[in-house]
Amino acid sequence: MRASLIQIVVDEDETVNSRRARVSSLVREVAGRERPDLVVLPELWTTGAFAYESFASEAEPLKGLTYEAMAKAASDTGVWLHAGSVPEQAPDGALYNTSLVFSPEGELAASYRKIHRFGFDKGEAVLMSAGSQLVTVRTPTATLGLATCYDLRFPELFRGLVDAGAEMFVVPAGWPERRREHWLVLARARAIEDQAYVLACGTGGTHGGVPQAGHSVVVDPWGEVLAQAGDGEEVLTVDLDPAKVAATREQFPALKDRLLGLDEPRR
Ligand SMILES: O=C(O)CCC(=O)C(=O)O
Repeated sequence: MRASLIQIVVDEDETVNSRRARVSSLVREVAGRERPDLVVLPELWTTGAFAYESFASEAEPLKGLTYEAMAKAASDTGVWLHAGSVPEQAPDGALYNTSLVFSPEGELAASYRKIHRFGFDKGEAVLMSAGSQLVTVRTPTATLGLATCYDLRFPELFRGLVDAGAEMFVVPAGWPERRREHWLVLARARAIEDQAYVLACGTGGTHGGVPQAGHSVVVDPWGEVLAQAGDGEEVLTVDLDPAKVAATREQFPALKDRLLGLDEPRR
């Protein structure tokens, strides 16, 4: 299985409309050149994860402009597309940070509303509502577990995804440069403790006054970093072996020794 993560530069000197068009072209270009099975985009790449003042003005219904553009990019290229997340305006007016995953036919395979909102008493934490559902996606090669950015700090979410069958965590993000080391360590920690692949795709550039960490990263179920981006716009293409998840869990069966948070111990 081949995955391409597209780390996008999200700066405020580019409009949302032009970025949407540019990213649609990029997905096509990367799919044609790298021949991936799965393409991954970052969190809130239309607005920027820290461009709080744009959340309401650029919010879209689930099936809005970004949905349409990404569904078409997926079906035109025949890839699974994790289109990152959009500011979603729900029918009741609430805003969510919602990830969209499309099948190679351009059908919506899953959507995930970010559960842990970032900002403590401001920003996303007050502007957006929290999701409440764990989401996994079965593809022909692997079961994906969905999480977004700040979720990476909450291992119990990832354990829940493992219990739901996840073998590969896909984590779009807009992580700040200031905490880049946390990003890299937490991505590896989630891979090691859950013996799963982590595909963590962030942004470059600066928006909302917050320089972005970049450094998108792919980690294998043993915790090895398979690829890591730099600061700018970059594509990371990696060949993954989903059978390595079961093999790692078999060879080093730590997940079977879980005692807490289960209805009954595994053994
Ligand atoms: O946890 C962090 O340090 C960053 C999280 C974040 O930027 C986000 O969730 O948008």
